[in-house]
Amino acid sequence: MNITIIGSGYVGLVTGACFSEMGNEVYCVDVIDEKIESLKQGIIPIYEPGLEELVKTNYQNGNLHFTTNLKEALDNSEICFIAVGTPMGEDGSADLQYVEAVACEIGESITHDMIVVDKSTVPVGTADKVDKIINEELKKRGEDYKVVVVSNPEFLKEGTAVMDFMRPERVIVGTDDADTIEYMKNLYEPFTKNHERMILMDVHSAEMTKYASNSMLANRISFMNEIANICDEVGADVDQVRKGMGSDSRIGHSFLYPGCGYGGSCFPKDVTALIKTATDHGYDAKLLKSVEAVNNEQKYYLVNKIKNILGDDLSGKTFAIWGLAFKPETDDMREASSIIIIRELLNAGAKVNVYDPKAMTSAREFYLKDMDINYCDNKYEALDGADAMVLVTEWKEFRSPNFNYMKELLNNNLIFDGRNQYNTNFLEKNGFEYHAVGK
Ligand SMILES: NC(=O)c1ccc[n+]([C@@H]2O[C@H](COP(=O)([O-])OP(=O)(O)OC[C@H]3O[C@@H](n4cnc5c(N)ncnc54)[C@H](O)[C@@H]3O)[C@@H](O)[C@H]2O)c1
Ligand SMILES: O=c1ccn([C@@H]2O[C@H](COP(=O)(O)OP(=O)(O)O[C@H]3O[C@H](CO)[C@@H](O)[C@H](O)[C@H]3O)[C@@H](O)[C@H]2O)c(=O)[nH]1
Repeated sequence: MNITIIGSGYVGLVTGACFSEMGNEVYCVDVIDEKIESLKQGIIPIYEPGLEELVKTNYQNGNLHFTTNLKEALDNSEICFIAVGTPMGEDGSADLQYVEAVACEIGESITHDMIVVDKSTVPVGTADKVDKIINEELKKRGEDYKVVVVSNPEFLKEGTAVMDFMRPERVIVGTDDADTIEYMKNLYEPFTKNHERMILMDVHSAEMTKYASNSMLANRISFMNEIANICDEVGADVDQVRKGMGSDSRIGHSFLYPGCGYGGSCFPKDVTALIKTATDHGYDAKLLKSVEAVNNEQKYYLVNKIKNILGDDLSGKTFAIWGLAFKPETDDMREASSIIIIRELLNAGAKVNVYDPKAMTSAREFYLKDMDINYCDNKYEALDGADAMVLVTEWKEFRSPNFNYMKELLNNNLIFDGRNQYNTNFLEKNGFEYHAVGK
């Protein structure tokens, strides 16, 4: 099949690479020239395990193309995927300017019938809007091609994006057009083979499923963070509570890990957007507002704990931050808890050393660029002369560090763990003062 993917970010690039891996002819389009040029040279603008190899191989095989010329790509395709960003707008709603601009370009460019698939996360009613924009543009041109707009939200997670796309737990397809359903079934067949993993539904329900899923996951995290905060007060251990709860099959073990708040490019903006959608329709989404409020406060959890122990004035103290990315296995720092934690430590007069295996460049050049911090080459360098280690992202290389060496490097054997990675008894026996979340 011949496919155009519009937007070559986390979702577009992974989608394009995975479809091309299955033998399809794929055209990845982006408006950023430098991005397209570096992709042609095999330079991947993001860190995502397994992606570089997939992109290089399929580009070299000639079935994955990169271009800024949307019209040319569409001329060669019978289907196109919209995978551009839908960031949080000023009023909390999803900003649809990029999606709408793409819809306009599709209407201006196509020269034959087209299936248009919305893969970006968009509010209910967006497919109708995209359909309207495309048809208005076609009308201006005096053309009358058949355009079917499908909702096919993406559920991949950063850090495991390629695996998630290759082996999806479900593929949601929202359309009532019989030919398009057939086409989508064939397209996804290699990824869902032998399993009934494609769920067909109407387009509005498909759009809503994405927001409902992300909000449910965010809800679980905020719920556990609240339980952790109560554990702190009553003297219980949230990790034991979590294991006890998760063993009930109705609850399950996933996404029950408390910590210093959820971040990333999806949960924060998608929960806010669903609250806004509800409000616009006259419904007060009280539960979702609480999910958001708990998360916003949780990002201050570690700093509050540090201040409770060391005092509000942290001048003269140095903290070693382990982990900057919003989760392990990515260089993405969008809405990362580290940003708030570091800012608050600096505001309290502290010095901050940081280390992350992959996010140092994005931190230095963008997310922490205005902050006066010390970038370190490895996790131990960050500890040298520091008063405490603060674990923010649970990268594998932080799980079993050399604790004896850590004691030599740290001024005080103090650990604040925002992801509950270590064993309290072990650390206390080895002379550390250890503070985790909800213990
Ligand atoms: N990142 C994730 O893990 C993830 C997972 C599932 C769904 N989503 C959703 O997918 C969408 C894309 O997210 P992302 O993280 O890949 O975004 P991103 O910011 O990484 O990538 C978007 C890309 O679209 C390009 N673009 C913008 N306008 C364009 C245009 N007119 N033509 C061609 N390219 C254009 C940008 O230059 C950018 O490279 C969002 O709606 C997001 O909510 C993201
Ligand atoms: O038990 C948990 C699980 C996650 N997190 C945090 O939640 C955030 C998001 O993590 P994760 O969901 O693994 O990463 P994302 O890449 O943001 O993926 C989410 O957002 C994507 C974009 O919409 C969806 O496609 C995915 O299905 C959805 O999991 C991170 O800050 C994690 O630290 C926790 O605090 N506790």
